[in-house]
This record gives sequence, structure tokens and C-alpha cells, in this order.
Amino acid sequence: MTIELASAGDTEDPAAAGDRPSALDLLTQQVRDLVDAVVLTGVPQDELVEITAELAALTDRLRALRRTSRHPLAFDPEGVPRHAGNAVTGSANPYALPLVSRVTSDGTIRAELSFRQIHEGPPTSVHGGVSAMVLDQVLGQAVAVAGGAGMTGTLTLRYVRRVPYGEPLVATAEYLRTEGRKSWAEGRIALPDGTPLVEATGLFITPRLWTEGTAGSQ
Ligand SMILES: CCCCCCCCCCCCCCCC(=O)SCCNC(=O)CCNC(=O)[C@H](O)C(C)(C)COP(=O)(O)OP(=O)(O)OC[C@H]1O[C@@H](n2cnc3c(N)ncnc32)[C@H](O)[C@@H]1OP(=O)(O)O
Repeated sequence: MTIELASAGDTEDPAAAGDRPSALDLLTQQVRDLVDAVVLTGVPQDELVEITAELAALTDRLRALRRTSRHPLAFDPEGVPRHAGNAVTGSANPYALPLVSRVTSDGTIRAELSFRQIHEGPPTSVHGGVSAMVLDQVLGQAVAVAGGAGMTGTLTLRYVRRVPYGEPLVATAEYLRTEGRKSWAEGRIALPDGTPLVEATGLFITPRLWTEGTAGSQ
């Protein structure tokens, strides 16, 4: 198999690097696969001890050179915030699903997703906090695309049905309105046929500090 990488000189902006995954994207996906494998492994104890030692050596290799700055925040052509280090969407963050969202013609944020067993809360179901994290993100994106980017002030959730993992689902969000520095959005995680599983409304507040021109300094 030939893997075409973005070159070392490419920026971290996926648009600038085209559709080619960077080496960091591939490492990140490999670590996600590793985490999935850890949750499900049944290999014997002595092999677990060996694997742990190998992973400790790899961890040391990665720590040999550490970033001194955060991954930058950028906006794609549709206005959706992109941040490689983000906990939900980050292409360079193994903890992220990652969630890939787009803006539909009517301004809705839409992301197709599938949770994994690592997201389990109640047996066979996704943890409610994980669903909340996804909804916080897509509601925040809906507000950002509408021009009112902010921090979450309140997020209200209604868990309607259990959320399965390992099945295709859809997260959507719509901007509702803005009053001063406050913007509202609503959204949901649903089955592909539209059956709602979790519904959310959120208030996002543009911090006074951002309007004073010190965005990103917090
Ligand atoms: C410039 C370019 C930037 C680009 C940027 C892109 C961003 C791209 C986003 C992508 C999507 C991410 C989506 C995930 C977003 C998170 O996960 S954010 C993390 C979770 N949230 C937080 O950590 C917020 C913590 N809280 C805070 O930092 C501050 O309390 C806040 C919310 C920024 C407000 O601080 P402030 O600007 O000093 O506001 P303040 O003047 O006290 O209050 C303003 C108004 O809001 C009300 N208010 C304040 N806090 C609250 C609250 N929690 N609940 C209800 N009302 C409140 C006040 O009562 C006041 O109301 P009015 O009197 O005007 O009617």
C-alpha cells in the first residue's frame, strides 16, 4: 500500500494540504485504533506487559520533541471552525471521534458519525456526557458559522432514546438568534431516518475579552 502524505513543509491547514493526510493525522488515527484495541483486547497478561513496555518506548520517542504552542484555530471556506487539537473534531487529537461537519445549503451544521465501544456508558449505549460533547460542538459551530462565535454559557439536553454505538448516526444543529453577545442554537443526534435520540439547546456568549480584541489569549 502506498500512502501519500502531505509534505513536511505543508501547513496544518487541511485545505492547504489538500485531501492528503499528514503523518500526524495518520499517527492520530493509529492511536485511535490502538485505544479501540485496548478496550477490546483479550491477549494474555504476559503479552500485555510486553506491549506496555513497547508503548512506553514509543511514548518517550514522541515526547523527545514537544510542541511549544497550541494547534492553530482556522476556519474552512464555509466558516466552520477547524482546530486540529480539538477534543471533538481534532484531526491531530486521538481523543476526538473525530467529528467532521459541513454546512448544508440552509445553514444547518450536519455531521455523520458513528460512536465506538470506547464511548460506552450504560451497557451497549453511549455515555450521555459523550453525546453532550458532540452536541456542544455542533451547536457552537452553528453559532460560529452565523457569525456569533462564543463560549458555551448553558447547554440543555433531553435524552430521548438510548444512543447506540457502532451504528451510523447524524448530528445536526441550527443557529436560532442573537441578542447582543448572546447567541442561541439547537440541535440533535438522530438515527439516519431522523428519529431523535438526544436533543439540545445552547446559549453561546462571545466573551467580552474577544470583543476587546484579545481573542485566543485566554
Ligand atoms: C474572535 C474570534 C474567535 C473565534 C472563536 C471560534 C470559536 C469556535 C467555536 C467552535 C465550537 C466550539 C463549541 C464548544 C464551546 C465550548 O466548549 S466553550 C467551554 C465551556 N464554556 C466555558 O468554559 C465558559 C466559561 N465562562 C466564561 O468564560 C464566561 O463566563 C463567559 C461565558 C465568556 C461570559 O463572560 P463575559 O464575557 O465576561 O460575560 P458577562 O459580561 O459576565 O455576561 C454577559 C451576559 O451573559 C450572561 N451570562 C454570562 N455567563 C452566563 C452563563 N454561563 N449562562 C447564562 N448567561 C450567562 C450574563 O448574565 C450577561 O447577561 P446580560 O446581563 O447581558 O443579559
